Amino acid sequence: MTVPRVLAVAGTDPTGGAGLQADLKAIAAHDGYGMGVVTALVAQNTHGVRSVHVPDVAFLREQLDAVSDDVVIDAVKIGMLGTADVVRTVTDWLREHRPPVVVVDPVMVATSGDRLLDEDAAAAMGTLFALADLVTPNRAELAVLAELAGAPSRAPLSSLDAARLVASTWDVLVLAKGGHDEGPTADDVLVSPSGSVRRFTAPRVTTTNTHGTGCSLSSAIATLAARHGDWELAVGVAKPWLTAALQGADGLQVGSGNGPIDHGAVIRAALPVVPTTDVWWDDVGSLLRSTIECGFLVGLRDGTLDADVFAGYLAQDVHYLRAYERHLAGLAASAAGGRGPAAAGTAGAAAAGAGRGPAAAAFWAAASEGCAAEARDLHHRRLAGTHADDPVHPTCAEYLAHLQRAADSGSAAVLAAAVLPCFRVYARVGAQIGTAPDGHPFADWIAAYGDAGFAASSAEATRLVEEMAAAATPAERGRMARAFRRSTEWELAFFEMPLAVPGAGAGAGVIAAEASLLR
Ligand SMILES: Nc1ncnc2c1ncn2[C@@H]1O[C@H](COP(=O)(O)OP(=O)(O)O)[C@@H](O)[C@H]1O
Ligand SMILES: Cc1ncc(COP(=O)(O)OP(=O)(O)O)c(N)n1
Repeated sequence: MTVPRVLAVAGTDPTGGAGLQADLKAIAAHDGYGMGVVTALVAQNTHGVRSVHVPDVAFLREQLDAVSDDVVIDAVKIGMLGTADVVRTVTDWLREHRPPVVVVDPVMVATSGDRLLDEDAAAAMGTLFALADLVTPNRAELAVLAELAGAPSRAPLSSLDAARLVASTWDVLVLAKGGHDEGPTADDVLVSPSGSVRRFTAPRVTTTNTHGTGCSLSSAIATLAARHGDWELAVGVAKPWLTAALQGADGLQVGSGNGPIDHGAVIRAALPVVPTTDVWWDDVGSLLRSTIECGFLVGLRDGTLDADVFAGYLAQDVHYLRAYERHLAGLAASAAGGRGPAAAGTAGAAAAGAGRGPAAAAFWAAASEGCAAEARDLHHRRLAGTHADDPVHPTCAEYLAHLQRAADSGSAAVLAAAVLPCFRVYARVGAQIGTAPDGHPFADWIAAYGDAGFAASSAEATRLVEEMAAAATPAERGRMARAFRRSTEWELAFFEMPLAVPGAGAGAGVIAAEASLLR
């Protein structure tokens, strides 16, 4: 089955709620390929129409021809036409290039009360309807069309009778929309030229954000009719989609007047939720591969690493852990509501209370104590008499300076993102290395990397950072992402450091533009 190629011929709405912009969203929401020919440029927003500019009809014809000369059109939806000249131009083009599905939404007056079709143009609509499969008037538009079809203006017909008259007059299906009716349901009635009727009912949504419902419904129907080849199926699928879009409308917060419906509501509900920290993790995929494959870890895994090189690495790890321990303690204090990186008070994650509370504080405090114990153990047990007095290597110093900048940023969320790679990279390395055979020179170290308890800590740290990212402002989330990426780069540099050629500056190449990190 090919993706339906659906052309919308319509006016514009720069706020994206109605007209061509809404048409394209509705077509995309139904897995169609949307195309657009502009009949009128409308300066409007959620409060109403400010002005309308109708380009020369010769140019309109050029747009229409540009599409039909090149693309097979499976369906066309016709919306705002504006003037009688535009109606005639579109009608002439349609006569020559009639696609298999033609839906006309006879846009005359916007809900705001603004006219979108000249009075003399309404009369010209009849010839267009005769070329259409389906016409979708709202209540007021149906009354005008019924009059055009000969209904007496002094004794208005019921909606159903008006729809029957319009349908039989122009031999077209009519969907009489009930959005402006009252009652607990919003019912649309599909009437055929022979007078048969099918009612489509939906709960009425309590919202003032209904801008563009008619445009969106007709485009959805056109797309679905092109796919299913059946009008009742098309309306039956479009109607609950529109109801869901109305139910999501208040959440959009677009404009302060009658806002748009949420065209993405149904699709969004079906999309998998991708945790932010997973997005960050994928972003550093190549760094992780380089880390796993670096000479130091390969030597550690196969036991060929020089013992003195390893001791030199551990000496730097002790320097690192002592600072890292302080940052974890800072996070614990901040989570407990005391002094810490969030105390400087940025809006965002910390202000929203994310990643805070006694459990979070206890986690960071325990991690900090674990670090301190690890540093002591390394210093006394593995380094005694060897590298115990090694100065801080520039790579280690730069990594720590990066963590310090994160701590000084005033955002606990940014610091939490900066400390996270140490958890995650080590847990990943542990999982990758697996277990060492008996007698392996680095067996105890490899066991520490692969410890299940450490993997669980890494998962908990990730969960807390995820919570903070969810509550952060977009700007803060961006700073978190950069802090995480930069720390992961430093993790690689740290592993490369022991075998780096002196003077080559391990990691210096990867860590350019560090200064821009927390701006
Ligand atoms: N508050 C609402 N709750 C549910 N459906 C609605 C609501 N308002 C409009 N609709 C539906 O939106 C579609 C457009 O209807 P309508 O508002 O009558 O047309 P128009 O947008 O052209 O004025 C119809 O399917 C109608 O039933
Ligand atoms: C350019 C343009 N076309 C049509 C409309 C009217 O949209 P409609 O879907 O009928 O919804 P309302 O906003 O009138 O309820 C428009 N405003 N602009």
